[in-house]
Amino acid sequence: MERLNHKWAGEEHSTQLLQAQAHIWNHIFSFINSMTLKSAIELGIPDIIKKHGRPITLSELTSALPIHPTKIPSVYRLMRILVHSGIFAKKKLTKLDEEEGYILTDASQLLLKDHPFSITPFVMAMLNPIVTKPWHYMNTWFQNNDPAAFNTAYGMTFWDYSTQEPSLANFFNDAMASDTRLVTSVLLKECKGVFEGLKSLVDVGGGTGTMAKAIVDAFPEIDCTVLDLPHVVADLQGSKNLKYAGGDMFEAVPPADAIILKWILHDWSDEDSVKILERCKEAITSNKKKGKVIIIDMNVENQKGDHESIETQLFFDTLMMMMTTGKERNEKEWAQLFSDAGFSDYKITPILGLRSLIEVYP
Ligand SMILES: C[S@@+](CC[C@H](N)C(=O)[O-])C[C@H]1O[C@@H](n2cnc3c(N)ncnc32)[C@H](O)[C@@H]1O
Ligand SMILES: O=c1cc(-c2ccc(O)cc2)oc2c(O)c(O)ccc12
Repeated sequence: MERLNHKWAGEEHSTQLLQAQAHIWNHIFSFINSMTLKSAIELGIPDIIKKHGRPITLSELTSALPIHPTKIPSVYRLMRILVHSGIFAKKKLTKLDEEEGYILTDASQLLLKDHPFSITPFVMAMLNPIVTKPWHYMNTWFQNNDPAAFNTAYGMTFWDYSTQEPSLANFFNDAMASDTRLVTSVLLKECKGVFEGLKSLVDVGGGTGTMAKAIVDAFPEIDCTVLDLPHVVADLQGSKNLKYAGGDMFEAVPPADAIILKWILHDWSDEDSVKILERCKEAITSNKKKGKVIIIDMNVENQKGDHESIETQLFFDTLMMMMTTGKERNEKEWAQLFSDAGFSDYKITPILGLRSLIEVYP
């Protein structure tokens, strides 16, 4: 056997060696956090806990679950890892009681089916096998010239695949809409001023119109248009001050005082993003003071984040690398895009958690 002629060969380094092994093990099995979360949602555990109305014991939980009797002992193990990862918590049934039951955390409140900001459609979309398959093609993609690993896995773009597999389009649009409900509520609460004085707005790549509907409800004086690909908006009904327009943001954007781009530019390369921004600039009808592009996207590497927030931003950047030609950008990269597209100024407000509100002025 080859002798270990290495800095870890000495006894004093055994701890380091074992820690290194444990670190890699943790990386290998990180997907178990995703899969146990998905399983809990599919079993309906968050809603069962909510419906119970007080801490639910293991036996109460197992009897409410749609599972085979042989799997009852496994529920304890599923819940133990989900408590460890902060999805659920445990609480004593009463102050005097020693027995504990499971309760929801702030995170699992967002998994409830009827929560207005339920994140469940996003979880289920991102963990759908159609979306996870490209991860197995990462290195094939590194060694070919496909624009995204999605193309390597399926031989076509995400959007072409969505048109032939409507389930992908449906769960993707539902996932985006669920995120937009949460973001829009924060935006309208914390940054209402952003929309004040505007008479018209176009939500470019606005999907099924979740953000536009909330904006016209809050500001009935604003005429809002949702521009998206023709197949996305084909069957959608507008209202008095909400219109849907099928089109291509690389060709033209309808004229308006302001343009919204939520989770659009992170899908696209710098070259494509500049083209989209140029079309937006051409569309701005209002004078310099009011006219603007309102971007909701991440501003990474702004050094304020804790370890988990930075990791999540890096997850998104890698997701964009695998699914699209885009990326998450730092302030220098944003500034370069704005200048290349002919804008004169911008303001970044880090008000949306891991994302920022970025206002860009012509
Ligand atoms: C990541 S989703 C974001 C949706 C929405 N803005 C949100 O955050 O919920 C990207 C959107 O861009 C739309 N899209 C893609 N290519 C487009 C194009 N060339 N012109 C207009 N919309 C496009 C997609 O259909 C999709 O609705
Ligand atoms: O999973 C996705 C995929 C996209 C996507 C794919 C292909 C395109 O040409 C554009 C976008 O975008 C996503 C996205 O913006 C997001 O925030 C999460 C997931 C995905």
